[in-house]
Amino acid sequence: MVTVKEVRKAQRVEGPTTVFAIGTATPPNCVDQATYPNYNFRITNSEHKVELKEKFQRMCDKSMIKKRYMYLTEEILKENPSVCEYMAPSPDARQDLVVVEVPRLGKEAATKAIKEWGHPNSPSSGPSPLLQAPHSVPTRLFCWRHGCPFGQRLGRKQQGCTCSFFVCSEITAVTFRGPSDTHLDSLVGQALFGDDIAVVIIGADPVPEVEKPLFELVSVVQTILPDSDGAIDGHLREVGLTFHLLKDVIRLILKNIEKSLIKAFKPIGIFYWNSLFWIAHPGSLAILDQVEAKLALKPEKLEATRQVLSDYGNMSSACVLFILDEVRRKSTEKGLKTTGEGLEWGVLFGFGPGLTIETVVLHNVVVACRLLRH
Ligand SMILES: CC(=O)CC(=O)SCCNC(=O)CCNC(=O)[C@H](O)C(C)(C)COP(=O)(O)OP(=O)(O)OC[C@H]1O[C@@H](n2cnc3c(N)ncnc32)[C@H](O)[C@@H]1OP(=O)(O)O
Repeated sequence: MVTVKEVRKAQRVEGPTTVFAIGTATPPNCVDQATYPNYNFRITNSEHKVELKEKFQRMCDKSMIKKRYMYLTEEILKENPSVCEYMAPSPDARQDLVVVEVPRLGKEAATKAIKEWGHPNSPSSGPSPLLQAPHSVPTRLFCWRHGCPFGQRLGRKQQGCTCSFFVCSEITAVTFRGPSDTHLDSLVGQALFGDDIAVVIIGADPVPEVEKPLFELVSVVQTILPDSDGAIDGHLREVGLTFHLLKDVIRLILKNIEKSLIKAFKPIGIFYWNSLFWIAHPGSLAILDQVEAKLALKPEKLEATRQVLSDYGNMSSACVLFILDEVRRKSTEKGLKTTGEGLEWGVLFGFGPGLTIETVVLHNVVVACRLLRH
């Protein structure tokens, strides 16, 4: 007869949760941020709202975003006028769009991740058995409407799993709407968000000669910020997901960021934030600039974050995973000794509805070890 202790032990993995592979995908339709206000007000029949359009132009210009990817093309929007209204019942139209695009993008991102994973279930040529027979996946956990912090939640320790597919899917077909003078924070959202999917394969105790560790996820700290009710809110209604964003978001993050970092890094004795590599959810340019100043970060620390924000916009939960991908790619390109800019420790940081700040402590894998394993 086995003991409870033995059963519990068998349910747990030995090593730290480890990222083995990352795959990303965006819709083909790319939007130029500089001309987006013209396009947005034309397609939503709002060109008569001249002052509002000028305000929206200022928001877009100051966002530092150059381009974003959006599934909603002009053709799709013309076919779905209810989505272009400010507040028209539109759940069926929005859902019909999402169910087409999310699985398509998901498959594209998963295919890339599975190929990199190198597991026997992932032949480098031809579709993976995992994609052909998704019913063979033993357990699925569907998490919905987490907002931006979901990307950081990959750090939560999996129990009894040898491997997990972590999929972050964001599509603005649920939030897109025409402008309103009385809902300016909705307009901020229209200026920032982009569509994307990121798939991360995580596990523990890598199979020697097969699985290639990229980053180890050492610990996760979540801080629920005091007095932050309603600072970032999403409400799912007949009119789609409505978005609420107070100007106070930046102040709340700045007030609490260092506390969150100390909570996360005290156990390993790190208090100098420039000694880490940074994977920071951008939120927006204004947030990045002020976080950088508050923590006296060197400009290169948020370089990858700024690059991803500029090239894709705020992709909500998938943002940090795109940045993780960018950092490991650049580190390899530059021939650095670890996947995290040559450094040993890193931080994956983000925030979202709650208001919560999520801080994941990352540990690097030495590139040489990665290569040796292959
Ligand atoms: C979804 C998740 O879970 C997590 C998330 O990422 S949530 C998103 C987090 N991002 C934010 O909170 C955005 C923070 N704001 C910003 O980045 C910037 O304010 C911005 C890019 C929108 C504009 O840039 P800026 O440097 O602040 O320029 P600024 O001139 O002050 O603002 C431009 C206009 O936007 C308005 N504005 C800015 N933030 C606003 C807000 N939250 N609500 C309403 N209006 C806002 C300003 O009042 C200003 O209007 P006028 O030009 O008419 O005066």
